[in-house]
Amino acid sequence: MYRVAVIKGDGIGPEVVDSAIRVVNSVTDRIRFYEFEGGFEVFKRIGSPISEDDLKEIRKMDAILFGATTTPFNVPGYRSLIVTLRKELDLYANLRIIPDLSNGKEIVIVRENTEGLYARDGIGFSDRAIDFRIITLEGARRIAKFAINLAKERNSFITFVHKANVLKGDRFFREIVLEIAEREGVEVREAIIDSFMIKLVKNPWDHGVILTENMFGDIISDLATIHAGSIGIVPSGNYGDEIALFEPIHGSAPDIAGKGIANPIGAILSAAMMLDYLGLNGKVVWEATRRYVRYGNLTPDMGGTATTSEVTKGIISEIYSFDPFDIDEIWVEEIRLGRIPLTLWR
Ligand SMILES: O=C(O)CC[C@H](C(=O)O)[C@@H](O)C(=O)O
Ligand SMILES: [Mn+2]
Repeated sequence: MYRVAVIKGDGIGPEVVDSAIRVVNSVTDRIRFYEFEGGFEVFKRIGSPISEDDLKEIRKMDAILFGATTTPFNVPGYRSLIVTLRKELDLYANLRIIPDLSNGKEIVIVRENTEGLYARDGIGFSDRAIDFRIITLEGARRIAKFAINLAKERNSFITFVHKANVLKGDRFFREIVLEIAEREGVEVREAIIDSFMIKLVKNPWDHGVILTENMFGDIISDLATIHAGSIGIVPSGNYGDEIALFEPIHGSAPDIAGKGIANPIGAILSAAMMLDYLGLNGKVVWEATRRYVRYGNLTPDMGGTATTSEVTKGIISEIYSFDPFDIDEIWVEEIRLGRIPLTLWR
């Protein structure tokens, strides 16, 4: 049995996480979910976006499923819950997969997730404010290795996106990436962030595994979603050496919260990435989602009139429609071992 911490957050977070859990429960009965509270409401009560006790419990889990939280500007002492979790749990690799669900193409972004401009809070004075962009040897090495391993797995190359022509930190980062990639025999192409954005708009699919600093990755990944049809379908995995957190990259969208029209696909595909991380069968969720998107009625952000629940049910019915032998042997093995209730197949 796997134990998964669930932090639904606010806005549309609870709606899309509930959808993701329903889909996961239609694929396996080997996960137990434990809900934790976090975000601005908790901060108002205890002065931190999540309690130390809850963090201690979460560290003991196998994975985390996260929805979305609203982060107010200019509240003294408040720090984004997701940014806090990335730092506290040392989730240093943020893998964002921007899919074209109609043809299986993907833009793959590896965003360093604990350093760069997020390494520490800035400082303010009456006449200026200073932010710090910190790249450490250890931080650069581990994210480079993560991206290089991923490129090897995908038989691909790295596009290292930086601003080394201006930033000392990126010159330091670049040396480390090039040295490790050469040792590992992985090709590195380079792009300067400003001109890369033009390439990303005009020619999105041929960049292999994009590797970049934290803030650049934040910006690149949102722009890349224009090629996915909606930011609402984009999943991500925040990986550390001890645990990983899976979340859609969209925000809390308070303007549509409670209307039942939030796109659940980003959260569902994030849960699929979580299933793969746990050694379960995320591939089936990806395939069922692709099949549904091909003909199904989608939520308004993708031009459809469907509700969150209708899209969720549509994907689940695709999962139930699979012939067990259409899918990879892992699931068939699960059935043979009786670990997936055969009711799935009636
Ligand atoms: O505002 C928040 O709490 C989330 C910010 C967060 C970020 O990485 O800056 C979000 O934009 C993201 O891409 O995960
Ligand atoms: Mn962002």
